[in-house]
Amino acid sequence: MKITKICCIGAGYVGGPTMAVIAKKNPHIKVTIVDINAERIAAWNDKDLSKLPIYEPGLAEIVEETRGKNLFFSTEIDETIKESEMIFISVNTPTKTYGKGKGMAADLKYVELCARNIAEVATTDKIVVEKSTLPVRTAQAIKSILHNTGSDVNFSILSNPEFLAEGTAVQDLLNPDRVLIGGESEEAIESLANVYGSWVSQDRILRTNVWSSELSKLTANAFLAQRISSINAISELCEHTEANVNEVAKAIGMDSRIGPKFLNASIGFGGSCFQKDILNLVYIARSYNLQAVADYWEQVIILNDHQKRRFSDHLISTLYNTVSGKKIAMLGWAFKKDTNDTRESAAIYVADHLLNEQANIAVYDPKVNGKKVQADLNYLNTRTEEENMELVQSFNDPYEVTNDAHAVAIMTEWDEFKTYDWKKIYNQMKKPAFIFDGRNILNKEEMTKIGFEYSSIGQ
Ligand SMILES: NC(=O)c1ccc[n+]([C@@H]2O[C@H](COP(=O)([O-])OP(=O)(O)OC[C@H]3O[C@@H](n4cnc5c(N)ncnc54)[C@H](O)[C@@H]3O)[C@@H](O)[C@H]2O)c1
Ligand SMILES: O=c1ccn([C@@H]2O[C@H](COP(=O)(O)OP(=O)(O)O[C@H]3O[C@H](CO)[C@@H](O)[C@H](O)[C@H]3O)[C@@H](O)[C@H]2O)c(=O)[nH]1
Repeated sequence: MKITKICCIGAGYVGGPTMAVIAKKNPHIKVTIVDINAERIAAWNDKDLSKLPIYEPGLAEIVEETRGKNLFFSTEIDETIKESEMIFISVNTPTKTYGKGKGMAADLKYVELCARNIAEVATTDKIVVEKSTLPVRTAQAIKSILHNTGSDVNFSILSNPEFLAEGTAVQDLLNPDRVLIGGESEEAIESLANVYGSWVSQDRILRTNVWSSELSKLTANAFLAQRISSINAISELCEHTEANVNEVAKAIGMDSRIGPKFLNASIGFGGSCFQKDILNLVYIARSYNLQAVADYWEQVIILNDHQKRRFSDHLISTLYNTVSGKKIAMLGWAFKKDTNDTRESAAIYVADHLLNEQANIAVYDPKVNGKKVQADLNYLNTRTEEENMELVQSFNDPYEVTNDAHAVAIMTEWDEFKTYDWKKIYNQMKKPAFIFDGRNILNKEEMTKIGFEYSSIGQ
């Protein structure tokens, strides 16, 4: 099928950047991103590019180049579905918070709504592309909805999971390790392969069956997260043995079978994907009665929770077993650098734990505002909104946030944290001045020389 118009349902962290790059590389295709969230669409259409709803290095430039030419953001969902030959479903698939599978399974209600919406309004043949991360065999459900409309419209369903990481989304999209397309119809697969073929070489476009494609996405995230839990487990052992986790990571990473990437010990992984996708994998394994498989992957999450908890426990015990009434300055709130996304950020859980001990939390993140910090804490429902408001303050300046603090906790690895005048920060903090470097980004010797009581992960 010749593709002249693409619709993407879901203007989020995946839909936005992915479609912007597709539009940039395919000027002959009209790409429209639709969303039920009118506020989000308005932000995507804002003339002031600093107001785009998503911060990703390089994204604003691509939006500026393509928006209004062949990239559009709209709330006209039905119209856009109708006119497009290819429809991407890129809506959220969070962990279920109710009913069967609560806390484990992926909530597919948004995906199903999209399928029903497409089924209802389509009058011409469509290629429907699953871009959201979905449990293996979801395409079956989508197929069943689309094929039972009673009309003679023909739907081809493809699975095309997204592997971009936030903070590097544009780079990952421009230069992907691979593009994965799972499907039955060769014609539909090649139509999508042609869209990517505008900038991705064919040998990097992998064609598989639908089920392998769906399962590969969950598996990739499980393997990546497992590496972090593995190095974090070793970091705890390092702290008891005077081994240094950075040295261990370097030594093992030079083994070409292991490789050097994704071996940074940390306060634990965050982000909207790893935990959700592993829980989903565990749920699927249990639903097939594969207990050993489920238990194996569940351990990745258990270790991650342990890592977050032991970071705050260590902070509390180092501050003479009490943080009550003490100002703890948190540098970073996003789940990693170069993004404004805070979903499942370790900072939220560490802050919550410290707040239970009556700490006063002061937060500075270059891309996250105080409103978001409050919303993240309120979402946990641990205490009242008023209490969170009283105990947690956000600042726009790294020197203000650290002023008079008992301790600094580094939660996100933003590059700018390394460039601060740490001597100045030391001078204005309460003494002894503590740094808890949850990302191992500062130099221990330099910090100790300034006078800080410095501790990091696995050193
Ligand atoms: N965030 C990532 O880095 C990443 C990477 C790879 C894959 N994924 C997967 O991609 C999917 C989307 O993730 P995201 O981070 O972009 O989510 P997101 O929450 O940022 O965006 C999803 C958007 O879909 C919209 N939406 C929901 N239901 C809708 C409907 N029926 N009609 C129209 N719009 C609707 C929401 O309003 C929201 O704006 C998820 O399945 C996720 O697991 C995410
Ligand atoms: O060595 C490392 C690498 C990462 N992290 C942490 O792990 C989390 C996830 O980081 P990353 O994977 O870089 O970002 P995501 O945007 O969550 O991307 C992951 O999740 C996406 C959503 O499914 C996938 O598309 C990507 O391939 C996959 O990397 C963050 O909190 C990082 O700080 C570490 O602690 N140590």
